[in-house]
Amino acid sequence: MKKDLLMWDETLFRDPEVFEIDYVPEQFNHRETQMRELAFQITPGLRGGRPFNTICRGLPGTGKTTSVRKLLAQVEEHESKLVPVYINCQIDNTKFAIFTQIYQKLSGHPAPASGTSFKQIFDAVARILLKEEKVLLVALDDANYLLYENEINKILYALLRSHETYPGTRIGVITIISDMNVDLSREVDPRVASVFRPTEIYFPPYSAEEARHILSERVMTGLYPGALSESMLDLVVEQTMKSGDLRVGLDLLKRATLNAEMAARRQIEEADICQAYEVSKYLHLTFTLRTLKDEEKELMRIIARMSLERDEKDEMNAGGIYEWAKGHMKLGYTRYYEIIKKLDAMRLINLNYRQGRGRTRVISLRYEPGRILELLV
Ligand SMILES: Nc1ncnc2c1ncn2[C@@H]1O[C@H](COP(=O)(O)OP(=O)(O)OP(=O)(O)O)[C@@H](O)[C@H]1O
Repeated sequence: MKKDLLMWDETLFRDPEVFEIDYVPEQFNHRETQMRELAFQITPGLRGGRPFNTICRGLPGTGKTTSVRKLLAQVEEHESKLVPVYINCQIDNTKFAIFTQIYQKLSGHPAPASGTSFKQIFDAVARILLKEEKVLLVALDDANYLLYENEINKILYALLRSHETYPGTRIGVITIISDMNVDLSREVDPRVASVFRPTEIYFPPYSAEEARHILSERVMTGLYPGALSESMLDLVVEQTMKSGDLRVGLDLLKRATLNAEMAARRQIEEADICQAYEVSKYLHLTFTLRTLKDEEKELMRIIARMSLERDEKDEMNAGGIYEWAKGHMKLGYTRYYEIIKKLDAMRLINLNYRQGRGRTRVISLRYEPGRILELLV
């Protein structure tokens, strides 16, 4: 009898949800200090005052989003004047988009589709806050994107100085930053800095022991007993620690399990994990490339092609790349340099200075150019 390709008689997954990127785990260890600090920051908001402003900072996959999401969920459950709003700044990165989200949360219905000005949305938000005596807590996840887009000052100004336009409104902000090159409190302009004055909460990378503990908890809930041996878990942890990003470990577990299932095995083997790692290690690259605008993708493509075509010992300098790029796309130097700085901040390229005759800016890729081109198709 022909076997249905999509029908598995037996699966190794007890609960596949557990390995999905948006899964919020019930068990959340090794972040107790940060959770306590976050709770302290918002306490004034629960009592009707303005929450303290906060920056959560740490490398990717160190639990910042999950901590803030858990805190916001608790605020939702707690009867208080505080209304939490979560914003993903990779998607909503303009003042208008952010206030539209806030309006939707406060009013419970979508903002008018078109023809509405920022002032009208801001008015509507302030009216609800004042009428219902609510305090707003806005969590800006991946706030570094607001900086790349030059929007951060406008947004923080509107949020944090709202009381000047609409006396009585109270808004506190939690910003989440995964770019360690960005020092947000120094990047904002003085008019914003005087009202921002954030407390920084640092999320250090997990140690191998902590990562092992977290991943083993997921394995216990997500896989059937015996699917992953202790030594194979050690291998997953070792691969995860290369980037320190827990997301890589979770993706690796999911893929390795599927590899074992495909081979109709009841236990995950070393080959399943190594094969899975060849995909999981590009997780950051895949995600980040997807967030680029067309023009930025085009420049990334040009740099990758140039890197493949050059003689290995030749370095790529920023001026040379610009000359090359000009032949392939319409791009002024100022915009070109803005994109280069963004690609560097997003850890797709390295931008370094070499002292010589004058200062030369040298560019190198953080990933193999061939893989970048494949993913950009
Ligand atoms: N202490 C923990 N316990 C259980 N799971 C965790 C823990 N820390 C992180 N995770 C898991 O790791 C993944 C990445 O975590 P999270 O998105 O919170 O990281 P992040 O620091 O916000 O990353 P980024 O800066 O890239 O957005 C999520 O799936 C999350 O559930």
